Amino acid sequence: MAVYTRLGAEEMSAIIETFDVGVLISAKGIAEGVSNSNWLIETQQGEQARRFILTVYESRTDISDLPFFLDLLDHLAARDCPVPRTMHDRGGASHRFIGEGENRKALALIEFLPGVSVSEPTPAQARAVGAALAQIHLASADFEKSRINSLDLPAWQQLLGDCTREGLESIDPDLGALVERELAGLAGQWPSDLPSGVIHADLFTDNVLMLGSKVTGLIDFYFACTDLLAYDVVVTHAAWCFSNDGTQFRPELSRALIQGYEAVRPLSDAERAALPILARGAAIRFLATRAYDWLNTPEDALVTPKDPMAFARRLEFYADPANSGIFAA
Ligand SMILES: Nc1ncnc2c1ncn2[C@@H]1O[C@H](COP(=O)(O)OP(=O)(O)O)[C@@H](O)[C@H]1O
Ligand SMILES: N[C@@H](CCOP(=O)(O)O)C(=O)O
Repeated sequence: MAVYTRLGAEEMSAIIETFDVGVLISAKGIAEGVSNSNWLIETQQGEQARRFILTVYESRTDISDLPFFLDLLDHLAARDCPVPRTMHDRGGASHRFIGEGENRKALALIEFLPGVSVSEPTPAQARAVGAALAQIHLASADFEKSRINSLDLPAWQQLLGDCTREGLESIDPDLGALVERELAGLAGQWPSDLPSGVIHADLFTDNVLMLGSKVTGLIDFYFACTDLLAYDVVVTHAAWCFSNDGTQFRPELSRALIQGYEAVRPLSDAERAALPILARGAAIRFLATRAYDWLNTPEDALVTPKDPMAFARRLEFYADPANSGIFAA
């Protein structure tokens, strides 16, 4: 469930009226997603029926980052990437505010894109996602804004430290030792001299809309930042190339994803050599946020925390020397 903010019909109509998109016909809360409140908006503009996504940003999104996220969408859409455009209001602003004081929140109206998120990807779909990821990497090369990755190695160390060894071992008896070993290993080996640029940083299946094997939408750019492009490849690899619970690696999806990426943007030898260590980082990044949420989400919260062990298993897989060849050309 992800509608945290209540908006009455009159308030919703008044919000839509501030954009030049026609008259509000319907507004339906969207259940998917966990971070922000989203509605599917239908309007009528003359003869044209139009659809949009209205997002009200909740506490997890830093409002000062919105110009980066929303301008990035416009930049990529203008370069034919499959991302939704931001609808600017009548005054030209990409986002507006509702409420006052503590209840003040930002909102944006985003183009609706067709498609569904797949749960059992095929190699053709993995190939298409790899290609779409490379397309945004190339298309954002001349994007003038940048954003520091707030979920980098020091942040994983902090989050996992906050979990405490005891907390991690309450999730799984072996998790504390795994985390300690891997964090120590990553700290000495993390590359810094690889090509960097704008990365999506969270391209899970639920953030890709598809029709058949075609990518119709890359969405949810709210972790996008400036970091190593090859790191984005392995985040996507970790998200797409395993069974949900992380117990099964899918080599055919792995090959297809990397081939699709390289058909658009070939990896350098240095990037390819770094993929195994970057993949361990990607696995620990999602293990860190999931373990933190697992231990800190109140029992009566609206959202169910995601399973950290699904990424502990991926981490063990990537760290196993027997699997070091999975990224070989
Ligand atoms: N531009 C869009 N076009 C179509 N559907 C979208 C679009 N943006 C979001 N959605 C729908 O809204 C859901 C939640 O959006 P998302 O940005 O992933 O929210 P959250 O950041 O809260 O996870 C998505 O799973 C998708 O169903
Ligand atoms: N992809 C992350 C969760 C991020 O949440 P989102 O709803 O904003 O995509 C994970 O699986 O841990």
